Amino acid sequence: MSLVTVKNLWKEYGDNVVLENLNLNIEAGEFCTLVGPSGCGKTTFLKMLLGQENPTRGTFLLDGKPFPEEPGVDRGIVFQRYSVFSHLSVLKNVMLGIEFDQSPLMGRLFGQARKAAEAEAMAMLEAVGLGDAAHKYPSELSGGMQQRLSIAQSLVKKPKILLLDEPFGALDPGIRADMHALILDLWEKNNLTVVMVTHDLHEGFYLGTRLLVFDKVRHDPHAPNAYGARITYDIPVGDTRESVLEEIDKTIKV
Ligand SMILES: Nc1ncnc2c1ncn2[C@@H]1O[C@H](COP(=O)(O)OP(=O)(O)OP(=O)(O)O)[C@@H](O)[C@H]1O
Repeated sequence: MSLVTVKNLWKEYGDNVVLENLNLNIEAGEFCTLVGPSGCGKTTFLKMLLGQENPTRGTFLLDGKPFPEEPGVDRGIVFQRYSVFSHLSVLKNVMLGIEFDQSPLMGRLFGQARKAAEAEAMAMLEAVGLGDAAHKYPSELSGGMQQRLSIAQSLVKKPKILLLDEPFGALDPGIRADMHALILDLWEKNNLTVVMVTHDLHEGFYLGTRLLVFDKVRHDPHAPNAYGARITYDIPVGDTRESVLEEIDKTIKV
C-alpha cells in the first residue's frame, strides 16, 4: 500500500480552479521534489498533505485511510521563512515539540520525562549540526542555522512525511549546498519520506528520487482561473535527458 494515494483530486477556491485531476502515489522512503510556475498550487498541495486544506473532490489517502483533517505529528513541515520561537533558546525550541507531543494540555514535562526530552532534543541538534548553539537564541543564529533549527523542530516529532516548502530559497549558494548534504543525510538515516517544493529545477533534480512538475495545460484567456494545474511530468531523478530538463525549465519560468 502506498503511503499517499491521490486519485482524481481537485482543489478549488470559489471559482478559482487551482489543481485539477491529480493522480499519484507516493511510496514510503521516496524523496519527491515539486516544481512549477508561481501560483500553480504547489503550496496548496503541501497544505493538503499537512491537513491544513481539504481537497474539493477526489480521493486523498494516507496509509490507505482518509487524510486526517488536522495537521498531525505524522507530518512535519519546514517553510522558507523560519518558524521558530524567538523568546526560547534553540534547545527549548526543539524540546517544545516533544513536550507538546507527550503533554498536549500543558506543553511541559517534569523530572525524568523532561530530562529524556532534553537528551532527545540535544541529539537532534547534534544531528543537524547545532549542538554548540543549543543555549543561544534564534536571533543569534545565521539564516542557515535557523533553517537547521526548523528542520530539527520538525524531525524531533518523527514525522512519517517531512514537507519542505522552499526551505533553502533564502539561503546563499554555499550554505544551500551544506543544507542539501544535511537533508540527504537525514533522509537516509531516518528512513524519511520527503515532499519538497522548490523554485530551482536543478535543486529539485539533484535532491530528489522523483521530480514532479505541476503546470496548467489548459488555458482560457477570458477566464484565467477556469482551469487548474495538472502533473505534467513525473519522472525518476537521475534518468532524464538534458533536453527534457530544458523543456521543464521553460515551463516553470513565468
Ligand atoms: N486560502 C486561500 N484562499 C483562496 N485562494 C487561495 C488560498 N491559498 C491559495 N490560494 C490561491 O491558490 C493558487 C495557488 O496558490 P499556491 O500558493 O498553492 O501556489 P504556489 O504554486 O505555491 O505559488 P508560489 O510558487 O508563488 O509559492 C493561487 O491562485 C492562490 O491565490
